[in-house]
Amino acid sequence: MASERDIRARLQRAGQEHLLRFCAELAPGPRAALLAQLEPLEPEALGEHCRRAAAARAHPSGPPPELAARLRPLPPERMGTASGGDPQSRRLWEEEGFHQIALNKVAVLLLAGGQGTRLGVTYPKGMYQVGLPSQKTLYQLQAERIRRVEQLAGERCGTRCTVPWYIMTSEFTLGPTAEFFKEHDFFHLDPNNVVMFEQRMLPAVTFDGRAILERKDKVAMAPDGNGGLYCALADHQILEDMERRGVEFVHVYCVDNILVRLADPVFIGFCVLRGADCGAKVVEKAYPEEPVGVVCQVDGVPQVVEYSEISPETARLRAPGGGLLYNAGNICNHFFTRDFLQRVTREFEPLLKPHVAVKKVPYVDEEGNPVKPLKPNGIKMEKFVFDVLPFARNFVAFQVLREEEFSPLKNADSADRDNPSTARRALLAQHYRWALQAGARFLGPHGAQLPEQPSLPSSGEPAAVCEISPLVSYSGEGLEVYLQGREFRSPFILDENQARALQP
Ligand SMILES: CC(=O)N[C@H]1[C@@H](OP(=O)(O)OP(=O)(O)OC[C@H]2O[C@@H](n3ccc(=O)[nH]c3=O)[C@H](O)[C@@H]2O)O[C@H](CO)[C@@H](O)[C@@H]1O
Repeated sequence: MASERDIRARLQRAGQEHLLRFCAELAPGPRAALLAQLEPLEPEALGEHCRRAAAARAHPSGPPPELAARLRPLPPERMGTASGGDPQSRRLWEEEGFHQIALNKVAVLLLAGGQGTRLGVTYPKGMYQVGLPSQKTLYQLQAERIRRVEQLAGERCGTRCTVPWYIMTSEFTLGPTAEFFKEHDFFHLDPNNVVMFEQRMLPAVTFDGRAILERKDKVAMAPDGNGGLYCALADHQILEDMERRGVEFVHVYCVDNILVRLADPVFIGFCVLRGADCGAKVVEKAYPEEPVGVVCQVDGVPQVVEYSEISPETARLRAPGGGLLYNAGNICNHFFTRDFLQRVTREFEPLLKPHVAVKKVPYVDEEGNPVKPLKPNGIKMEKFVFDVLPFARNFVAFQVLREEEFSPLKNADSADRDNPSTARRALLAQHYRWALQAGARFLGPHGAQLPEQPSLPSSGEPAAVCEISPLVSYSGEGLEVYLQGREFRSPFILDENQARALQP
């Protein structure tokens, strides 16, 4: 551990000596904690970070004025579709995806370092449960989908295979996530195949370029954005771990989409057969202001323009057919080859430009009193996971159906959209549709047959409550054998035990 003097000298070089202004009055414990927090901050990098943050803030916020003229929708030859295309291609993609999974060449990588501020919970979002009959959390649903896709690939190809699960956490989420997985016995996955690693943190900075002290003994730090992935991959030798396991293709996804298809064979197969090094799943945007990035081209180069960086006028533009011109909504599901990730970590990461978020950051004033600001006072700098798209040699986008694959949990129930109720409904509506398609009928509490409603408005509750364990079906497959021509009383949970009981 460096001495206080060394650390003070380093901070001086970075122009950030004020971070030690209460150090002398701290008890030994808090003082050691503060010094430990400051020690890893490289003076040059810290100084540069603070200068860049202040400079970025000095430019007018909001979308760059010239952006609209440089934007174009993604050309059709870069797009594939899971639903509108011909079933034969879909089968081929799926077969290819399963084949690669069976060869142990596919991994999933979860971005789980975010703080879930909008949802308003103090624990990692993956530990949230939206009130399903089974009470499963997002992490459990994801773990079970991994187990099922391994099983399906294994059965199809007559082998046993593994889809390793890499989980990027942050200082906020690593401890509780690791604890939660242990408590739940890794949801019956082999712990050797669940690899957690931590992204870096960066200090929040005032508008005049000073790192913020949140308490006398603590610097205000925030994760460096989900594009912190690329530094974290290098910091923790994750690509080397992938190489040792023979992983060639990585499905990167965000934690909060309750319908996420981990290692989706159709998406993987599509990207592999198209020879892509980088891909993104998209859905049609639901409305112009929807907070999703748009996959498009800037100066002819594929890119995601984030919802915070597109102007409302551009977001509202219509195509000749009447739909939104920028309609390809990013759902934070990306495909990368390991080779591409290697190039990113070695060559391109330093070229990624951080994005600026101006936030209310609690701080201590000159007298050391804690202050909760009422107005934004601090700058957080973040990199975005999709900022590497322009470096891809062959980028493809893959459009999927929203009702089958996208219902994000962003907000608390007080918001109208993307909240625990909408996520729960989306999952239950999907499972109800799958059950009807497989020939099930549902009865109400008094035994009367319930009406069938195969298509529901997005806000509607399905006529019957039916939840299907991912261990029984990954994307609606194989349900006829349990459900065909049978009647079930709502609520109905089809888990592994129930499935065994129903097996002819
Ligand atoms: C930058 C980015 O990808 N934006 C996408 C993200 O937006 P959105 O703004 O919703 O992104 P979030 O802040 O929810 O973060 C997305 C994911 O990244 C993780 N995370 C975030 C910050 C961080 O430092 N570390 C970290 O791992 C979160 O835990 C989460 O799993 O999802 C939307 C779909 O739901 C997309 O339309 C947006 O284009």
